[in-house]
Amino acid sequence: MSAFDKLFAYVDENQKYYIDRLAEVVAIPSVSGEASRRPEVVKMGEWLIKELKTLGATVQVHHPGKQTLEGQELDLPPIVLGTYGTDPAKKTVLVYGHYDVQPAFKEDGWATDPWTLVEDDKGRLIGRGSTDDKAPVISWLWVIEAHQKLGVEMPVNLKMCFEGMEESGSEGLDEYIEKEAKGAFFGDVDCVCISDNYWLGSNKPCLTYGLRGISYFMVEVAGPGKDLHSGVFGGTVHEPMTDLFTVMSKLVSPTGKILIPGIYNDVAPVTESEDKMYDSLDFSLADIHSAMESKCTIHGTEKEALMARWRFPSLSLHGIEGAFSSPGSKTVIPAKVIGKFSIRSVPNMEPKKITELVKDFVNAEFAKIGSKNTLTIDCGHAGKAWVADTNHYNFVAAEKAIERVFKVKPDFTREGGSIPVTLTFQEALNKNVLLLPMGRADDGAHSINEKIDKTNYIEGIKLLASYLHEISVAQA
Ligand SMILES: C[C@H](N)C(=O)N[C@@H](Cc1c[nH]cn1)C(=O)O
Ligand SMILES: [Zn+2]
Ligand SMILES: [Zn+2]
Repeated sequence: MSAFDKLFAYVDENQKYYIDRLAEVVAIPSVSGEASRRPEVVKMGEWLIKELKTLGATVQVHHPGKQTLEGQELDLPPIVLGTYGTDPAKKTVLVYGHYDVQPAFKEDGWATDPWTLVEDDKGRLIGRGSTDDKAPVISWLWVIEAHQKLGVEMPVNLKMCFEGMEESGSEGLDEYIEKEAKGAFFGDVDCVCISDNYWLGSNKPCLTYGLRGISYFMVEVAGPGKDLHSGVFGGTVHEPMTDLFTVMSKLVSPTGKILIPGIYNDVAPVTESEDKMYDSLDFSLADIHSAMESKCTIHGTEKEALMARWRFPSLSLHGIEGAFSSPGSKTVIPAKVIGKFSIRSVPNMEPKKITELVKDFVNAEFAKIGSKNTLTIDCGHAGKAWVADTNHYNFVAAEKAIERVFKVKPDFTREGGSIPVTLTFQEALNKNVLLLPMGRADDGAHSINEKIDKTNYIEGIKLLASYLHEISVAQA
């Protein structure tokens, strides 16, 4: 029996164990964006530290400092660094993942409690963080464990970097990597693998070589000293919400065109070969429709839709803090509101320039209103777009691993989302970075009823193990 056969059989036999362990971590509501959940994020980091130590990995913990969130000074969650194997004859693979998750409330429309992993009759494992990014993160541990239980030697030295702030701008991580790039942990890395994105559809695995960047903005409008009765003050005050709506409505057209002058100036032109590449992808608009459970797409063709997601910037309005949003009909004029929106950026766009253009535009639009309220705008966090060289053994090894596990050749995709640290690894370590997704396009990351299919999780563990074996024999 080959090492692959043994590993695959072992993973199949232990499916229930893997699902139970996923349930254990989904039950830790490690939401990085909510101050009250910070102890849970730390608890999740500690869970990983304990598991890594149990597996015999060497663990270093970096505390990146403090942040202010919701008016509170909080410790940033630990960056957990695990090392398993230091054999100079083997390649060293760095894997990254995040153990924080997006917020989730049953009232948002979840069919089940977001923090209780539920397996439905279609084999979907539903719970916040199931696909983004808890199943992929813990799967690296299961790969080590399976090798140990079977007495099969790990084919590479594995370095693991797990953070608890990815969903909130990865505060503290870039600085740490840049400072430690030549140090003992990152200095001997040969290549990097991140499993934190999704297949293009629901059937075919893919390898991902590009991500968009993100610049996240908060625009605050304040005026009255307190919330007011609209019957008493309506018509007599400059209402912060009206000002905010006026400004926010100028940012983007209903068909997705960003209306901020100059924002498209730096977008890298689409090359002829790139344009052709879209024609060969195994993808249909139905994949997007099924992922979003509706047909309200802007574009009429697959190519236009994918280019809009991967290749061009977009601006999304996310919400308004301080606005009345409960059921019922409270007749209030909120005294202060904070609008949240973000721009997904693409190659050649610089966060500094994006921020300048956005601030100038928002301030100019606010000035046109002639309001006596005050407006302030800040960029909360920003990261640049990333594109990798796919002509590298890292991608070749991953392609072979996919063929071994799924018996198909993968699509090569880009992704509309952002993982800012990807570019930092590529530039600071000067190493190839690969994105090797585990979940499907319709997993509902960041949405209600987030899930990972049982097959994606189980085959995903096999995929990560196979990838490390293919790396070990790849021609550098
Ligand atoms: C693709 C990855 N799994 C992800 O969800 N990334 C987030 C990162 C982020 C940035 N600001 C807030 N979250 C994303 O693309 O939204
Ligand atoms: Zn996410
Ligand atoms: Zn993620």
